[in-house]
Amino acid sequence: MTAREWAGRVHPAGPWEPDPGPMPVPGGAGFGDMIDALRELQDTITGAAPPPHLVEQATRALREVSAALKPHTVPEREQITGHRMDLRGRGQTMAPAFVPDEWDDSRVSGRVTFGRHYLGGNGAVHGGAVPLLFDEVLGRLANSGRRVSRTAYLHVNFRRITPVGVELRLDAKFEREEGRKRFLTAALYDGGHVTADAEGLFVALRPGQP
Ligand SMILES: CCCCCCCC(=O)SCCNC(=O)CCNC(=O)[C@H](O)C(C)(C)COP(=O)(O)OP(=O)(O)OC[C@H]1O[C@@H](n2cnc3c(N)ncnc32)[C@H](O)[C@@H]1OP(=O)(O)O
Repeated sequence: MTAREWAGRVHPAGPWEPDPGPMPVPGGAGFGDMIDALRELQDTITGAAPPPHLVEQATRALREVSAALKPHTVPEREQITGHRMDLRGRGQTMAPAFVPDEWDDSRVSGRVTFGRHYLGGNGAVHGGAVPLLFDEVLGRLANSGRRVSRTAYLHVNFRRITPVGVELRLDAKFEREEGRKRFLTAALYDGGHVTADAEGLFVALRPGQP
């Protein structure tokens, strides 16, 4: 079974279900630990000012890990990252890991912390990373219990800085559906303040559309 087929079988009711069930898990139980270690590495490297000899040592170690993993490269449908819906962030480090607390097919509420990796400047998250998070969460909600759709537009308002290293709350809502068009909204909160909000249009794909 490919990782993509596995994701579909384990989560027939929607994409927020954390329990992988009893069937064999692609990548094994430790795959999430590897991804967490990669997140930690990204944050650590971003924040580090190491001496040159340590830079050389770290470069060698990273190249060794890449060389060990490269022979296991697979086609997209067998890829594990992005398909492990039981793991935080679907088992990939592209966006900060969103941790859903409450959800149904029309709304989701959860927590997220942008690590140092996502720093733009002066303690604020990079302006491109915030839409990435919204697209990830709204995209999953748009497809929750429904036919697959893709983002047609995503409008993001940056209301105040989104701080790095602080646990934030994200609330997302499926507002309405008009034919193939799905309209969703979301807001990101630092305590009681909205740091950014978004409105997205997701269009359900016709058969055969990539
Ligand atoms: C588990 C996974 C979680 C992560 C999810 C992440 C989601 C993503 O990021 S997807 C990747 C980013 N998005 C893309 O690559 C999409 C690229 N664009 C496309 O493929 C197409 O333009 C697509 C599918 C959005 C729409 O094309 P198509 O199916 O031909 O629709 P089309 O007939 O033009 O439009 C349908 C309706 O939507 C409207 N529409 C389409 N695009 C827009 C837009 N940008 N603004 C406003 N309206 C739009 C049209 O006006 C039309 O409205 P109506 O029915 O009222 O006339």
